[in-house]
Amino acid sequence: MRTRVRALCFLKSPVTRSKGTAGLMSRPCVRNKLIDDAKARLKRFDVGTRYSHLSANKYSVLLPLLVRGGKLYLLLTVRSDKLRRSPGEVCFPGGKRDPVDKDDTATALREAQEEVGLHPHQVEVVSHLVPYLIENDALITPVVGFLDHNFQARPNADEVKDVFLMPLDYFLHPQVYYQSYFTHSGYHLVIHCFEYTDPETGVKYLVKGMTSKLAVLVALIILEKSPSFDIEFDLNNLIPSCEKTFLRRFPSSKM
Ligand SMILES: CCC(=O)SCCNC(=O)CCNC(=O)[C@H](O)C(C)(C)COP(=O)(O)OP(=O)(O)OC[C@H]1O[C@@H](n2cnc3c(N)ncnc32)[C@H](O)[C@@H]1OP(=O)(O)O
Ligand SMILES: [Mg+2]
Repeated sequence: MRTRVRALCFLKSPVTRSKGTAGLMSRPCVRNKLIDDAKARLKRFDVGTRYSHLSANKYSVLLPLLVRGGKLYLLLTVRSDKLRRSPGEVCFPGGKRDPVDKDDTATALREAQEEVGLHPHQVEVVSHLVPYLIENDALITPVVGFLDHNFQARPNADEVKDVFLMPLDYFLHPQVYYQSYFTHSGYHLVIHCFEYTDPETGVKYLVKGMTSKLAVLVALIILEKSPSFDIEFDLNNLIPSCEKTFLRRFPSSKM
C-alpha cells in the first residue's frame, strides 16, 4: 500500500504567539529545567520489565512529551477511520510487538516511526510505566519519552488521520470533562473523557479510555498535583494503585 505523508508543524504553539512571560519561559535553560525535573519524577516510577511475564501478547505505546512556550505537552494521534481496531479514536503512537523488536522500547519507537515519522534519535526514552491489560490478555507497555523540541510529525495516512498536542496539565484541570462507567467481567470501570479544543485550529478532540488513563497518570507523576475530578489512583501509592487499575485481573501473587 502506498503511504501518504504530510509534515505537521507544531511551532506556532498558543504560548509562543502570546505576549507577557512567553519569551522568558521559552528560553532553553527554562526548558531544560522543566525537562530535567519531569525526567527525575518519571524515573521514580520506571518499572522496567517487572510485569513482562504476565502475557506474551505484547504491545507498546509511546507517551511523547515535549515543551512549548514553557509548558509540557503530550503528542497524540487520531487513528484512521479505515483501521479495524478503534477507528477514529485518539490514541498514542504504538502497536503490536513485532518479532524484529528486541524489547518494549523498540516496539514503541518502531511504531512511532511508522505512524508519525519520529526517528529514534529524535526521542529520549525516560521511563516504562505499569502496563495496561486489555482484552485477549494484550499487555500494553507505556514508554515515556521526550521528543526533540523541533520535531515535526509526518503522519502516515494509512494509520493516522491527525496529530495534535495537548497541554499535560489539561489532564488534571480540564475545561470539558465527564466520566462514563461500564462493568466488564464483574469489574466496575471508570472512563475519564476529556474534550479538548485546539486553540490554534479550533478542532475538537475526545480523549478517553486507556489513552486518557495513561495521560492522567503521566500528569500526576510529573505535575504532582491533585486533579479537579475523582481518580482511582492513590497519589501516595501510585504503583500499587496502577497495578489495581491496569492489571486488575491478576492476583498480586502473580506480579
Ligand atoms: C483499550 C480500550 C479502550 O480504552 S477504547 C477507548 C479509547 N481508545 C483508546 O484509548 C485507544 C486504545 N488503543 C490503542 O492505543 C491501540 O489500539 C493499541 C491497543 C495500542 C494497539 O495498537 P494498534 O495501533 O491497534 O496496533 P498496530 O499499530 O500494531 O496496528 C494497527 C492496525 O493497522 C494495521 N496496519 C499496520 N501498518 C499498516 C499500514 N501501513 N497500512 C494499513 N494498515 C496498517 C495493522 O495490521 C493493524 O490492523 P489490525 O488491527 O490487526 O486489523
Ligand atoms: Mg498503532
